[in-house]
Amino acid sequence: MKKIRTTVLTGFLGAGKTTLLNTLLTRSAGEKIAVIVNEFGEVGIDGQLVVETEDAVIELNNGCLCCTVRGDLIAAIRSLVASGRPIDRIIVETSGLADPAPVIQSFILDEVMAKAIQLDAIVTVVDVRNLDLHLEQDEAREQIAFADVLLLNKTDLEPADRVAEVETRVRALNPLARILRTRDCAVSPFEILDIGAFDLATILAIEPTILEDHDHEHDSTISSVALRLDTPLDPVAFNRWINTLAIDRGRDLFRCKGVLDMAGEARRFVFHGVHMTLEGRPGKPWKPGEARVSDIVFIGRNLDGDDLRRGFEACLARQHALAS
Ligand SMILES: Nc1nc2c(ncn2[C@@H]2O[C@H](COP(=O)(O)OP(=O)(O)OP(=O)(O)O)[C@@H](O)[C@H]2O)c(=O)[nH]1
Repeated sequence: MKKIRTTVLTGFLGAGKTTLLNTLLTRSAGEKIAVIVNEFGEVGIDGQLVVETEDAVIELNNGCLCCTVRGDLIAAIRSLVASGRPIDRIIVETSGLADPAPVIQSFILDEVMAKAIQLDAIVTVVDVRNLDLHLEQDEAREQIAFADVLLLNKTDLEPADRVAEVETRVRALNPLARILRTRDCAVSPFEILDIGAFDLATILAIEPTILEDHDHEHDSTISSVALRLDTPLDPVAFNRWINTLAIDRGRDLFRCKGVLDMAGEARRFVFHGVHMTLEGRPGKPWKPGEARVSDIVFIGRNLDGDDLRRGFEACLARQHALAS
């Protein structure tokens, strides 16, 4: 049986993994690619942000592939293999908090996966603007150490000498990986896919106990808060609130992202926050008769869920209509 080539995309929260996934899907049109996306929060936003593809997009939410939903990854891949459908490759996007070691372990130790899957490469996206903050987390260091290819991404946000500094720091954590500098993860699929870079011997040199079973524990101060509202938001109020949050709490607020229903808009508003950097743009149009909801997820340190809920609810358009 021909093995299915599989690429694992990793990198800390907000580094650009979904951007890379979309680049690869768009530039590999014609291939049958099964995608597995994993998010730490209970509400998956990434599933809505992956470009339209005819092939399977499997969402594994509410936990990390390295621990709570690790069994789900194995089950998802086993069922893809058992389905017998033609698949040229699988791309797995791990959550930004995933430790890659247990994920790699699953590919090697699970009998079905080992027989059916050829792990091609671990590709790690690095956020050059926020690397210093991210390296405070063990997971970010592990993601860099285990990479076969490292994308130093968001080079547009930092001067060249800072990017060079980041490269030196990253190189110290991983002397062997191929390093590419990118903006919006703009790479050719040839540089990432079918490169045959994964090598168990190298991984064992980094982590001799990788094939032994150990529980992975995340920093317990980091959590996620998912909020949903089913009435439209006031765009000005939302902007004011989210900007204030980013200024006041940006260091601890690793990531927020949302797909929002703004009053009077025919299209979704897709919103991203990575520490203090905020970005929003129109998304897919709402279909006639479709239930319009706003989903937002926060991932960070010492989050106050009640306070976030109150702040989000204060952005409801009807409150502002009443006030004016
Ligand atoms: N300025 C700039 N922004 C970027 C670049 N690459 C990605 N972004 C933005 O960074 C934000 C996060 O990108 P994603 O691709 O969603 O990051 P991610 O790693 O998938 O995020 P999580 O899945 O939440 O961990 C989005 O607002 C992107 O548009 C880049 O090279 N430059």
